[in-house]
Amino acid sequence: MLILGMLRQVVSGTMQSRASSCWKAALPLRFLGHSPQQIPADASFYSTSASEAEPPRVLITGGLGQLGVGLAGLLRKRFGRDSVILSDIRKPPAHVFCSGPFIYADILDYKKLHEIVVNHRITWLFHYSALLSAVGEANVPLAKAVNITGLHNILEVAAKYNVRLFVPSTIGAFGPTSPRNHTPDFSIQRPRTIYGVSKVHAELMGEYYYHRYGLDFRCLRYPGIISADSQPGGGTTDYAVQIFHAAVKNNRFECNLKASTRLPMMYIDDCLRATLEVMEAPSECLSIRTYNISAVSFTPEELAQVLCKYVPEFQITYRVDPLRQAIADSWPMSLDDSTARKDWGWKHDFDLPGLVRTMLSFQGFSTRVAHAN
Ligand SMILES: NC(=O)C1=CN([C@@H]2O[C@H](COP(=O)(O)OP(=O)(O)OC[C@H]3O[C@@H](n4cnc5c(N)ncnc54)[C@H](O)[C@@H]3O)[C@@H](O)[C@H]2O)C=CC1
Ligand SMILES: CC(=O)[C@H](N)C(=O)O
Repeated sequence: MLILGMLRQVVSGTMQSRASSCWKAALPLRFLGHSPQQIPADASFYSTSASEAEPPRVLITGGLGQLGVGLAGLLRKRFGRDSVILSDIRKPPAHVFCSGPFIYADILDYKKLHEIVVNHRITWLFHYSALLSAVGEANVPLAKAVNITGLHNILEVAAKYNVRLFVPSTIGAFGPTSPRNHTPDFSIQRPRTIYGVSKVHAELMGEYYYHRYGLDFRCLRYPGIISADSQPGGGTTDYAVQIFHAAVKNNRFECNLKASTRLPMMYIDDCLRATLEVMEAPSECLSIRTYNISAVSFTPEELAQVLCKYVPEFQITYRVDPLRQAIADSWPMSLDDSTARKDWGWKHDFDLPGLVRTMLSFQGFSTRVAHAN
């Protein structure tokens, strides 16, 4: 009790004197995220976490989607191949299975999640399992189960075993009544998709567990992510990936959003680097627990114009999907990510031309890019 009391004094005093810049202190990191109210009456609720000096032991849920395999690659480079376990409820392709540890893990199986975290001594968890915006609308009961019940299981397990938890949110956590230009971190959030509603719920629940139980919860609102070697899983921004494959395959693309639909987007390398950076940021640098991050913002028409510089024969036509269009029209056109830039130095590397060049330089695209240059 005495130690807890001293910690309360030290932490509360420091919190009051903290300026907006990052605060350095000699206290063990696992105490720093706790404001006085955050230290629970029963501190033994937490098991001892691994020393901050040791590399984390990582679990990625929903790891076989568009983003998980790339994240595993990045984390394995940093922490070692065997420190990062990829998991999903699908069978991994051979090259993924051979690239490092993989296990079957259904996030709806609460007991199994405990077993995995205990048996593998997990200290960091990246919770990527979800049904995205378009597939979520097509199967609302499943989206509720995976995105809400699944999240509850993850929160309980992470809090119980003192695991640092990353949960991605999305531009889809905003809605038609949010400001659409430079949407700030704190704004009206009344999304009209089950995906968006479940992500607002995840943001709020994660922050509640942070304040109530001291869970080290970290969250970024991703824009639409563009990747060359992984396919999107059923979202509204998927066109911005599919357009590249169509361009190289047959020089034309039929877009399911209107030409003028402006949405925030980001190249996958920026997204995954941001994810690692926010997880590595000292707790005291994080003035909030859910950050907007942003890179570029464009319409299908603008993307097609840049593509045409490299693939001059490329043609885009439009056949609007009313469901996806309604979702896109309710989302921000650009995000204000100044807090992330200030708190932990977030900065994107890929602008629109850089993103297009990089996408095209993958596989079969390379000769055309060289030709255009
Ligand atoms: N890709 C993007 O543009 C964006 C993604 N995000 C978020 O990032 C995360 C990862 O996104 P993606 O890789 O694109 O998603 P994805 O849809 O490609 O992959 C999701 C994965 O979750 C798995 N999954 C479904 N039900 C499961 C269950 N019961 N147990 C375990 N796994 C289950 C699926 O098998 C799938 O491999 C998601 O939370 C998503 O909301 C946020 C904003 C943008
Ligand atoms: C922006 C997202 O969250 C995702 N790509 C989607 O379109 O659903």
